[in-house]
Amino acid sequence: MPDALDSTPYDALLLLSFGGPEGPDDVVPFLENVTRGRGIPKERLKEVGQHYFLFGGVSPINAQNRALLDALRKDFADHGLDLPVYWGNRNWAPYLTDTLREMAADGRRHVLVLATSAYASYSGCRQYRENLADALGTLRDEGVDVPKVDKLRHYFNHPGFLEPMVEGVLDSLADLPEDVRDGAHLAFTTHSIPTSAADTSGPAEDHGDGGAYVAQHLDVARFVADAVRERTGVDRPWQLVYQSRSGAPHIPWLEPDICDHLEERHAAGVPAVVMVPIGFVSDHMEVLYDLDTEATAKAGELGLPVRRSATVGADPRFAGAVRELVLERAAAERGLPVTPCALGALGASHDVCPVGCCPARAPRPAAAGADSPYA
Ligand SMILES: CC1=C(CCC(=O)O)c2cc3nc(cc4[nH]c(cc5[nH]c(cc1n2)c(C)c5CCC(=O)O)c(CCC(=O)O)c4C)C(CCC(=O)O)=C3C
Ligand SMILES: [Fe+2]
Repeated sequence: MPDALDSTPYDALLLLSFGGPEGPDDVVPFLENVTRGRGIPKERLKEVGQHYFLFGGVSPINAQNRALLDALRKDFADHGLDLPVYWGNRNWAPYLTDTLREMAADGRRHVLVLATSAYASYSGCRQYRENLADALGTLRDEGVDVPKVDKLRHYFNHPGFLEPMVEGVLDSLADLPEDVRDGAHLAFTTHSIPTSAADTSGPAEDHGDGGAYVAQHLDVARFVADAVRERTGVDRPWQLVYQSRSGAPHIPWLEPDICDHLEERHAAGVPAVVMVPIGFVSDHMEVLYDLDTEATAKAGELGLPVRRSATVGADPRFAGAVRELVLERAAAERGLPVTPCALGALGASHDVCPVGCCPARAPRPAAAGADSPYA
């Protein structure tokens, strides 16, 4: 038996995710939950509904989260970390509010949250913090003595997140026909967001255009491209591109789109492209539809060989990274000196989102940050 690891003051970990439909009847109510008050055009919703129906109305995200829960519980048990792990979602069962109610009933008093988004941005960070504030508010109104809630820092540059990605690209390259392998370019992809949301993402530091969202993705892309070059001895051009744009067409979102990028690379005579979905923690519908279905069909029309590299998912190295992040944060909360683990050029991100971090268009209470109304 390994020596017991100390995660005090925390007495539980909460995996906080997006949620997704688990059958055809779930699709429309799920989309209504996602888009409540968000002004997404009806046409776009119909289209996205079709993406889900194409896969029997089942999003892959819940199965991915169940696998991650198993991986986390196994890793914690193997390493002597006695910390229960719960799961709650923003948009589908198990709903966050229900999970937090259960946690309170189980006597959990100080909860650490792992969100399934590795980067800064309103959609990937503050919106989850708003969901936490909503859930805590609901429970407080019910008379529940709510636990204290903190959120783990952005983990985009943790070795346990980066290493499986590097390996995924190597596997994809190996899977390409030999005659196009060395000439292949790397297209790192992430979720497009409005440029206004990107520019204001993260704390108000000087990250330039695109804010912390673009800076963090560029840091990951550069790190992975460098590691792949070192391990293959081939220097491959790379670019950060975007996918899954929604919203009204007149509002600027991050570009170029992956499909336009593939067209442009093909026209420039590039023999193959590996699409690397660095923006997604697991195989979400965005990966299965926008990359594996739409972009792959586009490449097929062009006659351009493409591969899509694996997401991190429930990789044991990622589970280990979560354990390290938990222990690091717990030690910091206990006032011990810690050297946060991070690769790349940006360094470890803040533990606690400062006031105004990743602002919403319409300000709402957000928990687990310096501006939380729940101490
Ligand atoms: C940055 C980002 C992430 C990554 C961070 C994170 O993981 O949290 C993410 C994840 C996800 N987004 C998802 C699904 C959807 N996102 C939508 C809409 C939007 N996403 C946005 C951004 C992001 N989204 C934005 C700016 C919008 C526009 C409207 C708004 O400002 O809210 C819509 C509405 C239809 C549409 O417009 O496409 C759907 C259905 C799913 C589940 C997939 C599955 O089922 O596997 C996941 C993991
Ligand atoms: Fe989304």
